[in-house]
Amino acid sequence: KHDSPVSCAKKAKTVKAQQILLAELEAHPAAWPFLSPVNQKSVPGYRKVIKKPMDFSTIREKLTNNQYLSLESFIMDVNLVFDNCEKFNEDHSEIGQAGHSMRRYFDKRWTELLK
Ligand SMILES: Cc1ncccc1N[C@@H](C)c1ccc2c(c1)OCCCO2
Repeated sequence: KHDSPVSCAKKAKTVKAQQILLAELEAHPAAWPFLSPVNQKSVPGYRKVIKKPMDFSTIREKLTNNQYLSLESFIMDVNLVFDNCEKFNEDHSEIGQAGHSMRRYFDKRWTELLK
C-alpha cells in the first residue's frame, strides 16, 4: 500500500515527464488531427479499419485519472495514435505527414527527457 520514498520519488518523476510530454504533443502545430477522437460517423471506414482508436484528449483523461501504471503503457498509447494514423492515412497525405512529424518529435523528446 505504501511505496518506499525512493520508488515514490521515481514514480513522481515519470508522471511529471508524462505531463510535460503530453503538453508538448498537444501544443505542437501538427497535433490538429490527433487532439480529439476521430468521429467515426464522419470518417467512412474508420470504425472497421482501426481496432483501437486513440487520441491526445483520451491520453490526457487517462493521465488525469492515474490510469498509466508505467511509463511504457503511456508510450504505447502515444505510439498507438501514430500507428493508427499510418494505417489509415497515405504517407504523403496532410494527416499522414502530420503523423510522421509528430512521431519524430515524440521520439526525440521522450529520449531527451527520460534516457
Ligand atoms: C487522425 C485521423 N486519421 C484519419 C482520419 C481523421 C483523423 N483525424 C480527424 C480528427 C480528422 C482530421 C481531418 C478531418 C476530419 C477528421 O474530418 C473529416 C473532414 C476532413 O478533415
